[in-house]
Amino acid sequence: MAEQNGEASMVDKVKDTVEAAKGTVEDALPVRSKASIKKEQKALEKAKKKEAYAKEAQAAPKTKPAKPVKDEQAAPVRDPDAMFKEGWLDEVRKERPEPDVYTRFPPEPNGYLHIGHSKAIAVNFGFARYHGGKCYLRFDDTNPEAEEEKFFTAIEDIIRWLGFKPYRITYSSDNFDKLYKLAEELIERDGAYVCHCTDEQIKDQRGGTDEKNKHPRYGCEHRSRPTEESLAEFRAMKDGKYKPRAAFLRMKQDDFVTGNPQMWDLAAYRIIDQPHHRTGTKWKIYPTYDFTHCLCDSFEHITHSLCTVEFINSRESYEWLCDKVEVYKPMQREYGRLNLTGTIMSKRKIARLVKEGKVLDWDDPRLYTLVALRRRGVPPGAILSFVNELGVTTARSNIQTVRFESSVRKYLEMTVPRLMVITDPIKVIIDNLPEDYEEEVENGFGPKNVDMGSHKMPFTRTVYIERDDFRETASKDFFRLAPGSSVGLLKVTYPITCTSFKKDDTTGLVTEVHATYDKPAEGETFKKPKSYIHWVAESSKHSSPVKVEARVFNSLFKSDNPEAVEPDFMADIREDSLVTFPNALAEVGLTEIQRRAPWPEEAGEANGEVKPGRESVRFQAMRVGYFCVDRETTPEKIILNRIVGLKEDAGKGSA
Ligand SMILES: Nc1ncnc2c1ncn2[C@@H]1O[C@H](COP(=O)(O)OP(=O)(O)OP(=O)(O)O)[C@@H](O)[C@H]1O
Ligand SMILES: NC(=O)CC[C@H](N)C(=O)O
Repeated sequence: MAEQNGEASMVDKVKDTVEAAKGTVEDALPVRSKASIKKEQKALEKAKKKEAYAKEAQAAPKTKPAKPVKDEQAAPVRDPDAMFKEGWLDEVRKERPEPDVYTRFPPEPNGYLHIGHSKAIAVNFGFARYHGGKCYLRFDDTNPEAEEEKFFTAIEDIIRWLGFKPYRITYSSDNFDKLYKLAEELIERDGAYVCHCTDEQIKDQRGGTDEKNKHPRYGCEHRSRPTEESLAEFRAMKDGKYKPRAAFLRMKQDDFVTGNPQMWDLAAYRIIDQPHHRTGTKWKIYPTYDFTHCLCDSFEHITHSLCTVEFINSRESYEWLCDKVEVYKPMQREYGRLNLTGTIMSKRKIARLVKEGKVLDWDDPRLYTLVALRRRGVPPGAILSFVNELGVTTARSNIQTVRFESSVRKYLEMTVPRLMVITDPIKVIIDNLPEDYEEEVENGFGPKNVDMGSHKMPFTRTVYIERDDFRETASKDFFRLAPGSSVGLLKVTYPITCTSFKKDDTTGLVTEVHATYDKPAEGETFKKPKSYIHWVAESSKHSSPVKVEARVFNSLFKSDNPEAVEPDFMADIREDSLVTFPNALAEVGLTEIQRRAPWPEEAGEANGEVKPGRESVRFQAMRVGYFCVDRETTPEKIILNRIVGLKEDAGKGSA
């Protein structure tokens, strides 16, 4: 069918929503779109992974949780510009040392950006910034079928949040007139023709080794039609003479000689009968990625067009087209994609998780979209530092989510303030303190030896401790609170000793613990406790404690490769990926941390590029984990999200 190349480009652009169709339509095409190349690469990787997992499965159960990676394995904190000073990006700069550097970040506005995109953002915006150049944010909006207004706003916002300022925001569609003129010029230079081939014909022209088409590749009959005829047909396409898929403009590239499928007469224009969000109903034909990208790069005088490795074969066509229409030729170079294992990033699959209520929304903190990481409280600087730690080469980075978390943990450790939060409280009454006893205890915000100031918290007769820090029977290996044993309360001078406890008969849960404060008599000394636990005290004077809901997010999936699970990734979802602690209690320092947020100020939160949201209230809950305030917080109810635990394998369902 004549429409197939047109369809290839469409599929290309809506790859996430029509993935199922690709197998049938795209595979038949001699002109392989970038989507089909990506698809093949993905299939190859999937097969490799499956093989590896099959081997692993013989030794271990298939659904075992991600292997913990020791914190020490994460690369040490690097110079934030290291990725530009050395290695691949430094080579790229040396290859093209033009004084004025121009780059671009060119997303398709058809979904939310994910962690992989943060690498592309860091590479393109960062490279320009490092070399004193300029980076465009260019929306690659050549497929009106997949684009939505909300994605434009979300993409721009997240770039600013990461601390980058686009030199200009442009749209491929800004250039539709210019591109159309160049397409006519290309036809006139005998560089393109209008084709009407069918699916079957195209498959046959592709040649190959199958019994059915065992012959060399060959060009179709339209390839040699006169230039004037192609020009007239192209204009007819533009004027709406043809229905979608009935004609397409094809570049006349290399007589099907080379082995590079990205040079087998790629499609340049296809018919899409759909209004465009910016150009309305003006156009019935839309340029493909292969026709648009290099020319838009050229119009914007991009010096270094940095993209991911699956475009390596496209480089030849990129350069061919610029040369053919004699325009400025940027330099395309390709780096390895960043992929996180143990999660899924495909838009289609995330859409299913959202639709079936498995996650709260596209920004559910268990996802790896950038809006999700932002809501989860991961600071923008931690994301950039992670990308920088990994460095940039042409190899694909397959990184475990635990490695990402370890990098975030490291980043937070020395930067955010600390306070005490009890996720699952038990009341402790210190019987030998007077009813109205109130002492102010100094709690430093910073880690040991780091001065970040301090705040005062009340210590009174009634305190709350973590349920886990109490046991009904004392034992030699338990150093926290149990009948007859003592424990220290962090920042409090003397320890407490448990005297008795009460239980709820129906639930079997401990409801109240009684203790004594072990202040020694004058002249006596006291025994230093073996361990110290966190606590918060009741005080109406200090409005303490602050009631909060704490949400602890564990990995959404059981295995490290949800895509390999049968029948599909949905079967790999963990039941306990979200654990809510509705009765958590925070100490009064939270009020000051909220007031001072973002603390520290950094990236887009510091330079005024974005209005810091609630998630910029980040802190370490001592002995529990790192938390931020969730966007669903109301004046009546504070909700906290756990960013990461304090340790690698904080354990299922526990904070
Ligand atoms: N995982 C990744 N790692 C690094 N760069 C990426 C990754 N995914 C996309 N990019 C780059 O981001 C830029 C804009 O991406 P765009 O939204 O068009 O990508 P995409 O390939 O459609 O992404 P996806 O299909 O994963 O959503 C491109 O230059 C692309 O190469
Ligand atoms: N050359 C590139 O960076 C590709 C950008 C393009 N929007 C994509 O599909 O990924």
